[in-house]
Amino acid sequence: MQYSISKSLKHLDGRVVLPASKSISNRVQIINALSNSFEPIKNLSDCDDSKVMQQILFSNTNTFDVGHAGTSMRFLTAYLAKIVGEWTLTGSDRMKQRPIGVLVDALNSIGAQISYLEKEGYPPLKIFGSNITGKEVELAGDTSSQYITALLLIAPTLESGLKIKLKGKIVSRSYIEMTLNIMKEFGVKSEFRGQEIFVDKQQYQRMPYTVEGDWSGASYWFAFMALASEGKLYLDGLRRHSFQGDAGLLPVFEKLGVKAQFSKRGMFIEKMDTDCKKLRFDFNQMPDLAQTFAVCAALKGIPFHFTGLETLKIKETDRIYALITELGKLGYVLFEPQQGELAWDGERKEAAENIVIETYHDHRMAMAFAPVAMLRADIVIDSPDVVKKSYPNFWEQLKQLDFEIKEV
Ligand SMILES: O=C(O)C1=C[C@@H](OP(=O)(O)O)[C@@H](O)[C@H](O)C1
Ligand SMILES: C=C(OP(=O)(O)O)C(=O)O
Repeated sequence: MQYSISKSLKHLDGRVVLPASKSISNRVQIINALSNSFEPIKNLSDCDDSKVMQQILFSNTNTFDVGHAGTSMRFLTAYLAKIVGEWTLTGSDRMKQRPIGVLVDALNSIGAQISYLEKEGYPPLKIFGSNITGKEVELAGDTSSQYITALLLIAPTLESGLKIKLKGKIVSRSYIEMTLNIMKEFGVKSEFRGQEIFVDKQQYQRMPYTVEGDWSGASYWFAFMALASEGKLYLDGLRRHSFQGDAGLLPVFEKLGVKAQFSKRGMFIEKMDTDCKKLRFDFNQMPDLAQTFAVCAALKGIPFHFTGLETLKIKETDRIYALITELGKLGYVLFEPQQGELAWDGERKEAAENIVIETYHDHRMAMAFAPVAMLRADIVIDSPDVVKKSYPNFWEQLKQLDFEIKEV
């Protein structure tokens, strides 16, 4: 399936109810499972990645398929390692290419029994859940913060708690802090000092929880606004004091011409002028927003140099390759100055005809390219269904804002 997206009037007004954060939803689901809590999770995300977590946690089989959900794969590996039983954990073809060896080694070093069913270092996994007795673990911090979150979530439930020593650069640190903050809300104390995190054995308190709106999903509306002629949108569900590192998008979008003002339950965003000549930004804390900003800056004609993108090659797709290829179709010549970087110095070539943006099973490719519709009437997105991974209502909400979306 493909969608063509267009909008005749280039101003943008209305209200959007943001989806719930999938990162928070999946952490809270694991915490509830670890503490045998049936307290309600309000505003739990209904995206694929959160639904699959729910299905697995409430399933009575022992073979689980997480599909494309990285957090579910990583968090469940640690969770199942300590639940007595014999488990098989697998995922989509892409999931089988996303590394998990660092987490498996860390868990096995503290007494877990996890082995590989196909390729060494990658899903699918065979997990013999048992009592984990180790109290100290060392792992590299430079591949995925999700491994660290997975260990942290089970840490207070282990016999001796856990001391985690991180080696080297720590990527996506904001997500580790999100984990520790959520654990704190559930009554668990921890300490993050330098390269070490300490969690004593403690009990998660059982309590109802309300998940906040998703800042990563909000980024696409900022991009639409940055490319609109004028307008004002109300984004419902965002919290000013958020646990999400992606809330750090505000000052960056201000450079691209979007100003924001908080209200009680969300925020207003408005178009404003910008004289930004070049956008330089380190995405280490907000890796999921690199696509939003690359497309938006290029479409606004603002050259950029992005760093901190080392993890992008092992996400839903190789996002560096995908951005260079798909923005290339629109005539923007992007390049990779070195590993972990992406740049555009303003070079243009003629755009291709009949452009179809491939999405590579990556929800963020579809959503990051949708704002192109503010400038071009001919944008077609392939496999638009991919948005279900984090934002099932995305296309519906665009229709409500007078976008014309046609199946082609
Ligand atoms: O912990 C999380 O919820 C996430 C951590 C990040 O992954 P990495 O730590 O692999 O960069 C992020 O890209 C992903 O979308 C969600
Ligand atoms: C990278 C992402 O998800 P995950 O790693 O959880 O599959 C994402 O949502 O952009």
